Amino acid sequence: MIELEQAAFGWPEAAPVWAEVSLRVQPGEKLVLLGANGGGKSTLLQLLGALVFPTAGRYRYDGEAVTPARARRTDWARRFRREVGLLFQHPEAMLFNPTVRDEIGYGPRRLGLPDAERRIGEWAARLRIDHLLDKPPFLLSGGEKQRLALACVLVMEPRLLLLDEPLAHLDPRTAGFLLDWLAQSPATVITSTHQLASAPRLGARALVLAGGGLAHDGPLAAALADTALLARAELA
Ligand SMILES: Nc1ncnc2c1ncn2[C@@H]1O[C@H](COP(=O)(O)OP(=O)(O)OP(=O)(O)O)[C@@H](O)[C@H]1O
Repeated sequence: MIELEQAAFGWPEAAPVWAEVSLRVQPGEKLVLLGANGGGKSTLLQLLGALVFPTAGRYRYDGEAVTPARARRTDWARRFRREVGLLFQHPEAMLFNPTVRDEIGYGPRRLGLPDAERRIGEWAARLRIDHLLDKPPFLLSGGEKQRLALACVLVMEPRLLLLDEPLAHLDPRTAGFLLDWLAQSPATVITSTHQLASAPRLGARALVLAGGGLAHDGPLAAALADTALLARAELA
């Protein structure tokens, strides 16, 4: 489903954040993305979500190269946005509608999903923000904004979920809901986190970014037992 081949990414006028990243992810896999602050986890998730593109190497989604030219094609972009959901690290970055209802409904309505209104009610209830549906998102608390941002992504029931530190602002009950929901979801999920204690519930395969590259791609248990790797990735 996802294939990175010797991929690198650097922001304009800066050294590459990481380079020579090669990776294959099969449908339904659950991966945990670990690494130090500034190690490039968010950047990798943004690249997999086609918000930025490799500066070297290749990214293929379902066998097709993800390039700026392809992303400009409306038919391709529409299908990709329908299938791929990216939860930003800072929920404010993705909230811009006048009400919580419009915010959750933005994706389903824009893509013309016939059951958009049912989905809005269902996901608002699941994330316990149904009492806030008529409120402007900017009036929500930090945790409520995070739940809203999650609802906006999950309402699309994506095939590929890219979650950037989703547990950061959540209360234990909402975090528990998310972890349980992810465990039964058929979606492919890549989740970045600094919370090593919760990591085993997010996936059995770990990607560790360290030293400008992918320092580990393999069992999470092996990564957590590797003290030298954890030190390199500033995780311990
Ligand atoms: N939009 C941007 N423009 C320029 N540089 C950026 C941008 N976003 C991130 N960077 C830089 O890219 C590097 C990687 O940042 P990134 O946010 O991907 O790291 P991260 O692993 O997610 O970090 P954290 O754990 O702190 O969230 C950092 O040096 C950061 O300053």
